[in-house]
Amino acid sequence: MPSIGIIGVGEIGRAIVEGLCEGESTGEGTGEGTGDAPGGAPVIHLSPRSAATAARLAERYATVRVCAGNQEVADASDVVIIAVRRPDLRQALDGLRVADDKTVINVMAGVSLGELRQTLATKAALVRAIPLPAVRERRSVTVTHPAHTVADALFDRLGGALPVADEAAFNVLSALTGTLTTHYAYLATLASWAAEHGIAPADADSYVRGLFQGVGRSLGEGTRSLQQLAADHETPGGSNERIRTTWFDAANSTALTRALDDLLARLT
Ligand SMILES: NC(=O)C1=CN([C@@H]2O[C@H](COP(=O)(O)OP(=O)(O)OC[C@H]3O[C@@H](n4cnc5c(N)ncnc54)[C@H](OP(=O)(O)O)[C@@H]3O)[C@@H](O)[C@H]2O)C=CC1
Repeated sequence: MPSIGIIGVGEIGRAIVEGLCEGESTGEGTGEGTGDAPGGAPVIHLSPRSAATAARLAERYATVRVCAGNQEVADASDVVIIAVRRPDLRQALDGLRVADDKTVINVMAGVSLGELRQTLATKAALVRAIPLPAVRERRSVTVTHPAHTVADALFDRLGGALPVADEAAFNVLSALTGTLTTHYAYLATLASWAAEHGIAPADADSYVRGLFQGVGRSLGEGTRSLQQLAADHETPGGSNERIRTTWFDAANSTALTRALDDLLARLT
């Protein structure tokens, strides 16, 4: 396993560290492998900003250490993951030297390979990736571009890699990931509506969670198409058909696809 560097130890940087290290052996006989991600915990070098988070990770995992600066992360690691927010890109990367034999994984939404190549001025292999917080539990498939043996092997350990042929396809799948918090907000609206109609908020919350965990399980089976799943849950003239046709009507569906088109245009 190559050594990993992470510049930007926020939500997604932390999730990657946890996914790679939790329950893994350290090679020093101090841990037990889970069997889910064979190979033991990799050596991971963290950037020093977000000091409290980085320190907690280094305390928790024997193979994780905090570096003195971003340059030290790049120098010490075979694979450098860039996970800062776009507005922080220049401050984090300007002047950073990345040797040509390294692999750089760019997880920043909307930052193309061309832009990153120009910023870093390196001949190192550059790979884009869309890891999601569920990599923490090694349950998320990560879209990558271009296919790269080392990067794809890393994300295989975290739930799977889905390499796509070009950045256009990458951006389409990236736009889909922009719908996740809307989905949570939709569930929160359902729970609030039930609470406003007299259901105890905790009961409304847990009932909504249970309903949609069932949806998640059906999706996970992967045996029926999305259209078939919808049809199987719908009685003609029943409640589901009513909400689908009165709320998620053609206008609503068009508004959603327009919002996705607009997002895609921003990502391209
Ligand atoms: N969260 C998600 O689900 C996903 C996020 N992404 C992408 O990952 C990137 C990070 O997102 P996310 O983790 O949510 O954001 P966070 O804000 O949680 O994490 C970004 C981290 O970068 C740190 N940082 C800022 N400037 C520097 C610097 N100069 N050197 C080193 N570290 C720095 C920030 O520190 P401080 O807080 O002190 O500013 C923060 O800890 C974004 O570009 C996003 O598009 C991609 C896929 C999914």
